[in-house]
Amino acid sequence: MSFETISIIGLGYIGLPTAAVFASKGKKVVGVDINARAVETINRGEIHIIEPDLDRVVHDAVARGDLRATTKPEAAEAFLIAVPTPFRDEHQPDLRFVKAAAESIAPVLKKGDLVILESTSPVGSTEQMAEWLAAARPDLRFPQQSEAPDIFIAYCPERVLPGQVMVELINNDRVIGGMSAACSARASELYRIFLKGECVETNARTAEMCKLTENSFRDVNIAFANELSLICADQGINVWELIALANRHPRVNILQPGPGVGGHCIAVDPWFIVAQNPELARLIRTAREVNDAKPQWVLDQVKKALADCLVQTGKRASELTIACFGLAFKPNIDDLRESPAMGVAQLIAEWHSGATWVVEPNITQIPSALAEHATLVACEEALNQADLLVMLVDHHAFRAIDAAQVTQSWIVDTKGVWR
Ligand SMILES: NC(=O)C1=CN([C@@H]2O[C@H](COP(=O)(O)OP(=O)(O)OC[C@H]3O[C@@H](n4cnc5c(N)ncnc54)[C@H](O)[C@@H]3O)[C@@H](O)[C@H]2O)C=CC1
Ligand SMILES: CC(=O)N[C@@H]1[C@@H](OP(=O)(O)OP(=O)(O)OC[C@H]2O[C@@H](n3ccc(=O)[nH]c3=O)[C@H](O)[C@@H]2O)O[C@H](C(=O)O)[C@@H](O)[C@@H]1O
Repeated sequence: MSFETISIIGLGYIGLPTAAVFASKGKKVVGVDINARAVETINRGEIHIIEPDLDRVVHDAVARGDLRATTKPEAAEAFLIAVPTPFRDEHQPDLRFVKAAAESIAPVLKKGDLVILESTSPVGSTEQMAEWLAAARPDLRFPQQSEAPDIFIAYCPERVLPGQVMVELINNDRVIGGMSAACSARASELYRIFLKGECVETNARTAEMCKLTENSFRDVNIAFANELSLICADQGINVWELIALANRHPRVNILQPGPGVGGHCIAVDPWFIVAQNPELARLIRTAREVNDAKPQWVLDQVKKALADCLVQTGKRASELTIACFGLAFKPNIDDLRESPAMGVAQLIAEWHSGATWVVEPNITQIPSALAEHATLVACEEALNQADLLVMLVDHHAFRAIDAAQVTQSWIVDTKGVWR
């Protein structure tokens, strides 16, 4: 049975590009979001998030009538759920959005439909979602109840890199975790509509764990680099040179240290493993703790540098200006959510009695969290007038700064830009 209409539940950073890509293949796509403003924006052919090339694909799909958005689910042959999966207190996964999304589509489900969970979720979530659906629709048979179900269910995680979503969405291999082999086969059929990468089939629990594993792998490796940066600072060794040298070994590939780990995935997903296996996930938990502790360590380095600056210049702290370079959660984007650079800038601004400046070429307004204690200034102004420079994000614009322009004696460089 072919997929005439595909419904995407949750039109954010993952759902909207996915909806647009299906529509670009001529499928009728109905996007559903509880955010009425996002729905209106999309129906105007515009986008409410920032991702290269997404605007054009959405605009064309809406103009052709292949993509439209609504706040209320409608009948379709396939439903793909891409709603948030944050954690609550104590780093416990919060599946409330998944439950609400599942319950919202339950009334429109019919025999033969496919439901895919794409949200990054703890192991067992797909089975849990199937239970919620079964409770809402006792008239239908679900995979946990029957080998010949009315509804096919799979977990298919997303692994696109923000900033490269439109390319990776199509080219990355995709893990397909059906609740049965027939569910996997049906889900693979759906993704093959646009996928150039391979569909690799497994079961739902393995697919759930696979997604968590990928992001935990990266978190652990970044934690290794961050821990090295602490040790090197203590030993008087340049960590950037050290890593470059160690990476000359054919089987060593160390990642880069920084002010901490941000974004809404790598800093979140490993906790899902820890929450389910607190006694066993010792390395994964420690990696999270190492990365989460980095902003405070950076503040301590700034305090030391400022203390030295006070001694050398004979000035009072209130007379000195600290300039933070970068606020985004990683280079060359404008996304400040869960950004360790923002965290460091806030810590500095709240502690320092003098002026705190921030330089962020990708934004035009100081974020409200910083507005009270810091000022957004141009790069030149900070280079010419600040006393202490703190490099937090290695944007291209910062790497392009001529070394001769950086004359300050007091620099805290978390990204190795001003070695
Ligand atoms: N952003 C990323 O780079 C990646 C995200 N993921 C995962 O994908 C999932 C979605 O993430 P994003 O798209 O970034 O989140 P997002 O916050 O950008 O978008 C989620 C959307 O779902 C909507 N929503 C919430 N509850 C709803 C409901 N009951 N019905 C309909 N819409 C609802 C929200 O209004 C929002 O527009 C998360 O589990 C995330 O961990 C996975 C890989 C990459
Ligand atoms: C395993 C993996 O690479 N996962 C990707 C990741 O996207 P995200 O943009 O969050 O990852 P990222 O580029 O590693 O950045 C995360 C954070 O880690 C920091 N970071 C990254 C690499 C590094 O060497 N050092 C470092 O400090 C970044 O500055 C940022 O603060 O998480 C995404 C997700 O799950 O949302 C996932 O789809 C992406 O493929």
